[in-house]
This record gives sequence, structure tokens and C-alpha cells, in this order.
Amino acid sequence: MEKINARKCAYHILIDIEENNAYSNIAMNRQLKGKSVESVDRRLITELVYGVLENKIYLDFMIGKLSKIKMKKIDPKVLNILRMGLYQLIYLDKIPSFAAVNESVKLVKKIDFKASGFVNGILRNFIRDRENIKVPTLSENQVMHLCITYSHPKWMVESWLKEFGQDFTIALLKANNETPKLSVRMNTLKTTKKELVEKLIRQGIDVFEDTYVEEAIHIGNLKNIAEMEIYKEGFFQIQDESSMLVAHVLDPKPGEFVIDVCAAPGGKTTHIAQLMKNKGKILARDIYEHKLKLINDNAKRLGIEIIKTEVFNAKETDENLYGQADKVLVDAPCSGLGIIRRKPELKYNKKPEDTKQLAKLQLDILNNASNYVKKDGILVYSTCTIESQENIDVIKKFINSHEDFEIRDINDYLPINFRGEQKILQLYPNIHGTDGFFICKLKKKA
Ligand SMILES: C[S@@+](CC[C@H](N)C(=O)[O-])C[C@H]1O[C@@H](n2cnc3c(N)ncnc32)[C@H](O)[C@@H]1O
Repeated sequence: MEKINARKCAYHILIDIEENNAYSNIAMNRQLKGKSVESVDRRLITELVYGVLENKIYLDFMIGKLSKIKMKKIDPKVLNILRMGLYQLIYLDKIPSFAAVNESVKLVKKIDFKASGFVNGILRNFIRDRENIKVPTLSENQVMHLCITYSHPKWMVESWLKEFGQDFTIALLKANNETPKLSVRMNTLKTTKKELVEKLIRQGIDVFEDTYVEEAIHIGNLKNIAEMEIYKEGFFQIQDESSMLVAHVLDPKPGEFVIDVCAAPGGKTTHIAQLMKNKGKILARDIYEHKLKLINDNAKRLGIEIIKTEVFNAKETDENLYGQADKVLVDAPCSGLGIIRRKPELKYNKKPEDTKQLAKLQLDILNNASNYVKKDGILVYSTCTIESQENIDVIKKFINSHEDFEIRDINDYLPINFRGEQKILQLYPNIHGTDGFFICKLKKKA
């Protein structure tokens, strides 16, 4: 087996994320594809990539204090090696300081030989001077304290302080830097929970059954599960547990016609098909043709035959479908600020103006999708964000212009610990220990 260099792989992944705006999971798969990576290396790569992303603003604050060269003038390649080196020195007790420095210097020599003295100097200065580098305290500068300590951009911290207040914001920032559980959805068309749990354990996977959704299983180690035979044979789908709630709220029945207007990669569409026992019809649309392949591949692997995929821009309307569907799902494109735990790069990729633009797109999509619902039919709107502009505000605007729809109480479709006073569901990582998620169920009046 070819021995890979874990630090070099992590470096390439971080550069891909920074230079190409790639999502962390996609950059990781791209870098590791076709390579046989030992568990110990996979663990270090994951730790370095996610550790640096989660703590980037804090690490850059430290580098800024230690460097005579201005941050903006440091080559991003060298900067990422410095961030990785510093991350090891601050957070990874098992790696001795000399190894963190030496390995960083060795790596930078391969990338930019003349920067090796600079990297060596900064890391050694940090070891000597770390006690003297001070982050502003909460009372000195509330916003900067929170931005640096929890590595979130200024606009995000300011906006959350305004909406939620200080205590909630601190809890949210902390929760966003925690490692979420990895969950899979058992494919009820092919297996039972008991059988799948046994198969996973036999494959050396740690399994935890502390779930709130019946079909969910938490798994706890870092093997590449998508390369396992039981995955390829369609016994399960990788899906976050909170996102599994959406199909339950939609509550599709065998034989119905369901339209999913933003469907790729098909996590929820395939779950809907499962709940329909593979009987009926699902039209799964997305704006990107290449993403439809992901839905088709997932459906085939899971043994689902009722999904028809189609490229369609949900901003446009399709009169052929007016009043046709029993149920319609709008799992809208959103800022994703509820899944920072899984994609910490979102903290740096998103801009404050995104929310406003997205809210407009979301309302357009919801308006169009509502035309496809039959009388007495159901329309579900969901996002993986905690921004009210993209959630409840979209619903309020929709309801104001659609007297023929009403909000239905979704509590009966939720696990007991998520039931509340409100008819809709808004999950927060700091309160529910899940991704931030929004779900609203609307019914078209008869
Ligand atoms: C939140 S994701 C959907 C996730 C999917 N429902 C699942 O569970 O796997 C939003 C999807 O909307 C798609 N999208 C973005 N703009 C769109 C548009 N104007 N029309 C249709 N789909 C769009 C994106 O390509 C993306 O796949």
C-alpha cells in the first residue's frame, strides 16, 4: 500500500477549499479518491482539515500577532501550512511540538522553499511567546472577542447578537465548532434495523442507536463508508438525522404523486420513496443536470423504481403540473448556516447579502411549487439554515399572498423531544444538538 503523506493531503484539501470555494466533504473525497488511506492517516487528515477550518480566524489572529509580514501579503499556500502547524501546536496534544514544527517546515520546503525560514520562525516564536498573545476580552470588545475566540466572521456574530442576544450567540458559536454525529438512514426496502446494525458491527463500524428518528443509526468511525459493500448494495443512505424529519412531515403514502422541486442529491427523495414503499410516482427535479445523476445513482443503489428525474429551474413555473400533486416538497437552496458543524467553510464563503437574495429565490420557488399541489394536498418547505429571513419570513410572505394555503401543526410528525408550542419546527445546534433546520407544513384548502 502506497503510504500517503497526511499533512500534504490535508494541505491540498485546504487549498482546494480556499481557492476553488469547494465544499470540505467534496474536496476531501476528490483528494482521497482512489488512494488507499490507512485509518490513522484519514483521522489526521480529517482533524487537520476540519480543525483548521473551525479555528481559522483564531489561528490567523495568532499568526498576525507573530508575523512581521502583513497577513494579506502572506502567500495563501504558506499561510495554510502555518495554520496547520499552529493547529497542531495548540490543539493536538499527541503531536510533540518539535514534530509539528519540523513537519511544517518539511512541507513548506516542497511547496515554496524560500518560505521555510519564515514558517520555522513563526512556529518557534509561538512556542516561546504563546502566553503573551492576548485575545480582546468580552468586556474590552464583545464582537471581536467572539469572532476570534470562536472563529466566526464579524457580520455573522453581529447579526446573531442582534437577533438572539449574547448568551444564545455564545452557545451557538460553541456548538457550531463541535463535531456532529455521523448518521445513516437504513433502507427499509431492503433491511431491518437489527440486520443493518449487525452488518455494520461485523464490518468494524462503531454503532450507536441513540437516535430520535426510527430509521436513523449513528456511526462513529472514519472508514470511508461509501466504499463499503453494504453501502454499494443499498442497505443504507448517508443522511443527517434532522434532514430525515422532512419526509416524515411530508408523510407520503404508497400510490401518491409527489413532486420534489429541489431534489439533488436525493437524500429526501429516496427517503420519501422508502416511506411510499416504492409504490406511486415521484418527480424529482433540480436545476443542475449533473446532480440528477446523483439522485438516479442513489435510487438505483437503494432499489427504488418510482423516481423520475428532470432538469427544471424551480424559479419557472410548469403549467402542465398545476393541481396534480398530492404532495410537494421545497427543500430550498439556502445559506446553510445550520450546518456549519459539518461544513465549517460556510463561515468564510457566505456573505451578509446572500440571505436577502436567497430569501427572494426561496419565495419564488415556493410560489411556483404551490401551483402543483392538489386541493387538500400538502406543501412542505424546509431549509438547513437558522436565518429567520430564509425561514419564517418566507412563510409569512407566502401565506400573506396565498389565502388558499394554511400552516398545519407538524408536532404529531416529530419525535417527542422536538415537539413544541409552535406549528413549525426550527432546530438549533446549541439547543437540540442537531443541525440547524427549519420545516413548515402547508395545506391547500379544499
Ligand atoms: C438543499 S439542496 C437539496 C437537497 C436535497 N433535497 C436532498 O435532500 O438531498 C437544494 C438543491 O436545490 C438546487 N437548486 C438551486 N437552485 C435551484 C433552482 N432554481 N431550481 C431547482 N433547483 C435548484 C440545488 O442544485 C440543490 O441541489
